[in-house]
Amino acid sequence: MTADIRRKGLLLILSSPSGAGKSTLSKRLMVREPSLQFSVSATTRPPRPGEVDGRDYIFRSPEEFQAMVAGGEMLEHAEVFGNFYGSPRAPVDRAMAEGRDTLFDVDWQGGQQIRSSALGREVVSVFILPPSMAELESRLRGRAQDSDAVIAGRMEKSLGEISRWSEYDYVLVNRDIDETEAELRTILAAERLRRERQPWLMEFVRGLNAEYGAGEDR
Ligand SMILES: Nc1nc2c(ncn2[C@@H]2O[C@H](COP(=O)(O)OP(=O)(O)O)[C@@H](O)[C@H]2O)c(=O)[nH]1
Ligand SMILES: Nc1ncnc2c1ncn2[C@@H]1O[C@H](COP(=O)(O)OP(=O)(O)O)[C@@H](O)[C@H]1O
Repeated sequence: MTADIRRKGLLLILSSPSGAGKSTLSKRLMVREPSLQFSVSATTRPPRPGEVDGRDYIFRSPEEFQAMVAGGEMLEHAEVFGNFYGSPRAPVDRAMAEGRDTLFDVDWQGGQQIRSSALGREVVSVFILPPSMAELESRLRGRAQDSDAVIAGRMEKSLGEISRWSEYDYVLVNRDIDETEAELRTILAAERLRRERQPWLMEFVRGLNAEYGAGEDR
């Protein structure tokens, strides 16, 4: 009998204060790492210009969103900046079963919920910091997607989000986008390697025990 030594998919979580560069990094990672699956979140926030339903977000009314939560369809959900956001569970379960890795762009509350879920062992979490608060504000303004009031609200909330950095496995400062992308891909490569070796190691030790009768695994 040959054991299934394929690894499960890993769950790569990106969080940051709004404007630090998560969406940009996620999009770049999805181009460079085609085997990754992006977890498309459901949200009650209205679409921004250029955002496509089902690709960037699944745009839902508050009632529709609550029905998804009540039906147990969400792996996690949270209220962020006065809107609801959540990660649908079904695509994640499918990816895990296929050994595919999933990328999440969620806030710290989502990160905490996924980490403490049954899938928590498969989580690799990365917190993205801006180089400075002035640069964060300038990126929010430069994105030209939000009103002054929305930008002010996001700046106000950014310190609360930043205070969660130590809950994450890795912290990256997004100065140069190419460098940060390279660092993120290095983390992914190392974590994949670690996981790929684990099932193989278990098989190897089992084989040693069978051949040499070494007793218990150590
Ligand atoms: N908990 C949770 N947070 C999410 C989810 N999707 C997006 N977010 C977070 O919601 C916040 C606002 O996202 P968004 O409206 O796209 O604004 P942006 O981050 O400024 O581009 C960000 O911190 C996202 O990481 C989700 O499914 N669950
Ligand atoms: N390293 C960087 N240097 C300069 N501008 C950046 C960098 N990373 C992202 N940006 C820009 O900052 C703005 C906010 O980035 P975005 O990815 O939308 O942030 P988030 O998803 O974290 O809210 C965008 O206009 C993006 O092009």
